[in-house]
Amino acid sequence: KDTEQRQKLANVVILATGGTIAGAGASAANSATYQAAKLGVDKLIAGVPELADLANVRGEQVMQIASESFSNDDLLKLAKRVAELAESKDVDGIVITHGTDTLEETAYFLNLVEKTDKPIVVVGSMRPGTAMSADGMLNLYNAVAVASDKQSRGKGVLVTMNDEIQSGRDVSKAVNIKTEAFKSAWGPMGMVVEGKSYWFRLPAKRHTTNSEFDIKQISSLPQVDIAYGYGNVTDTAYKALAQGGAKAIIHAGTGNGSVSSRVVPALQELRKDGVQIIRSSHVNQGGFVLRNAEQPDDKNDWVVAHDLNPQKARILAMVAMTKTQDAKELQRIFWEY
Ligand SMILES: NC(=O)CC[C@H](N)C(=O)O
Repeated sequence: KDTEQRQKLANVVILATGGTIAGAGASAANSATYQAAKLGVDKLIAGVPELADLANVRGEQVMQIASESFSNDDLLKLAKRVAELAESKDVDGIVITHGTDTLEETAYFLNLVEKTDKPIVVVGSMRPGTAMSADGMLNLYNAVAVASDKQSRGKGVLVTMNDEIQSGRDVSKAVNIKTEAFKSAWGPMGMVVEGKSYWFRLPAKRHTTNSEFDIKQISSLPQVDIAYGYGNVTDTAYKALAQGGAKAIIHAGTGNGSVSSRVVPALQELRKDGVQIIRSSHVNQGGFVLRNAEQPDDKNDWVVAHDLNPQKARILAMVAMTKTQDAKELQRIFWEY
């Protein structure tokens, strides 16, 4: 392309963090057995020459890890780099390549703390680039297409997987072996086909420029942990997490965020000791936890996560607790975001 044509294209930065999209297997038949986080960002970009038709693309390797190993420090590092780039006049959109295991957590975190309406798109793949029918090339192409499109502005952090444009708040890994892995209980926001976006809905929850949180004001995140509800559960894990320093415990509850009678007294005690108790649900296709349903949250001074799954509830709790330690204020935040 000549200089004039290039100047008309959007400038998109790809921040690479690892994952299967940067993975490699021993043979083309290895779609599930491979090593994540092997290929550098330059190779990822070189692997999809058609990106140059969509945007002026450049890459940065922020880290090279499998996303299950993401720490809070990694989240902060990535989010601060995104904020710097979003402030730059030379950047129109940002794509983040990411392992799919915690992609939904990072996407939601960025959705809460990035003060920009420039498109931020998080993308991964379910098969490494070395596999037959690898999905990473198309997912990356779609991510750059969405990130370079002015229509994507102001819609919150987005995720492009399997031709769908999903809200980073809502989307979750629902299947771990299919390319159709990412779902939202409330449906995708749009589709991206042959580099063109087709939009159908907008997020109703507060995000990015309309968020009260700003990554520039956050230098550390409080420890928030998750404990799982199931039949015959004991209070051992909850107590151990609190002893380990958790400032809030997300109850990954059964059904409606219900809590076993064997666990309730320990959670009431922990709350009296200052630990926040946040009830969510571990049901697969969209939990929906309401205040004072199943448990007397007003009396216990507990919080409900409403439709946020436990791992997303952890993200919001950490961000919210950089500003408040009041359970009522936390609950307000859980309704609004
Ligand atoms: N499909 C994937 O990206 C999973 C690979 C790895 N567990 C990760 O999350 O980085």
